[in-house]
Amino acid sequence: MHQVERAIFDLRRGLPVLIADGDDWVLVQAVEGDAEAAAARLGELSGGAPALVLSRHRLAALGVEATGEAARLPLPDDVAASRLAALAYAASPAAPLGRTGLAACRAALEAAAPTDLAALALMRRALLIPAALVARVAATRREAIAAVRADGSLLAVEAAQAARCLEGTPGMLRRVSEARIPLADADDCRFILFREPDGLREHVAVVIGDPASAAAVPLRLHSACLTGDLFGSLRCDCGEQLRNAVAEIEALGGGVLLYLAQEGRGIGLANKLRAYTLQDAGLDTLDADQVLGFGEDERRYGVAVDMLDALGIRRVQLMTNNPLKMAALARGGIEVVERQALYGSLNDHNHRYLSAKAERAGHLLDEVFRVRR
Ligand SMILES: Nc1nc2c(ncn2[C@@H]2O[C@H](COP(=O)(O)OP(=O)(O)OP(=O)(O)O)[C@@H](O)[C@H]2O)c(=O)[nH]1
Ligand SMILES: [Zn+2]
Repeated sequence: MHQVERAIFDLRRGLPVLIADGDDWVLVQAVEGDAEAAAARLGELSGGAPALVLSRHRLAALGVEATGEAARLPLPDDVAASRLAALAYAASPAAPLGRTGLAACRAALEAAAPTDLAALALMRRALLIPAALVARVAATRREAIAAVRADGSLLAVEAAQAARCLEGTPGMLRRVSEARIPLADADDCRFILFREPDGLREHVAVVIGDPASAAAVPLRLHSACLTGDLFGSLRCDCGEQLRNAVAEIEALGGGVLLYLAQEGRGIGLANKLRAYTLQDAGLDTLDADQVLGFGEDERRYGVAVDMLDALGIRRVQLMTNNPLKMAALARGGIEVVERQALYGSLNDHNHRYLSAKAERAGHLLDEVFRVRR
């Protein structure tokens, strides 16, 4: 996996990487940044024609039903950066592309190769826009590419390994460090930090009191939200939920809050800010993520199960309104004895966000809206 982690860093820095699937060698670069220059450079380096790999979510936002998880769109030689951005993540791609442009794009789509799927997995793991500029290495350029690969200036990864970069393996987390941290709402508190093996994400278990003896441990799974948790953003209810959860766990005699590095439902802060701008232009929280190429919810909860295992917790009383969290814990072998609702308050800024979660994503928020009425 070592090369995969390095490749993620190179992609985030705007550098190309090579993905190999046997004899199929493909150069890959992120679509963020100077995409026009990137496409031109990929074409030059590879000797092949650049293409854009788009996720099925992005294709759906473009009005195209994909047969697989992604598809590849060959690009013309002189593709402009504005057109690349329009294809990869703009809110209304039809406008810059024109009607015939969009129809031509649809007709030109090709099935994604394993290297293309691997490229998208790397982009997701890197928290970049999940679209990739790709160019197949021509026979005439293989020797030159092999040389830059050998001298270390171009990183190469196996497609199969890269494709697995989003998957965790049970027991993978490393317990790194811990400390006593008294909180305003819970005096007896320990923060225990866990690190993923690739070192890219860290998650914190906040242990309040001594919950080990509880028949069912009061538990909150909280996905990071910098804007809400730290700054009290009114666009969501996260900050209040976080503080309410700590106070509630304390009132119940102790329990655990898992603070998970899953900013923006797993799409990362940069993309969440992009999604907010799309919401200001009229989209709801789910459609905005889809326009960027993401699914409704990109979170995986294997890390939470791992942390509970490490803490010796098997039965929980879960504080959530999100049925997916309950299902994920049950799948991981954790018995959810009871669900306890946990609300923030409704305001004019988060009303639409919470409505979309209730109406489109099945969050159990009836009580929040009843109180407001
Ligand atoms: N992509 C995206 N993420 C958002 C938006 N608003 C908030 N978030 C993120 O949504 C997540 C909310 O986390 P939680 O409160 O733990 O989860 P939840 O799914 O609301 O479920 P419960 O609070 O447990 O009922 C955080 O990661 C936020 O950063 C948004 O408009 N778009
Ligand atoms: Zn939030």
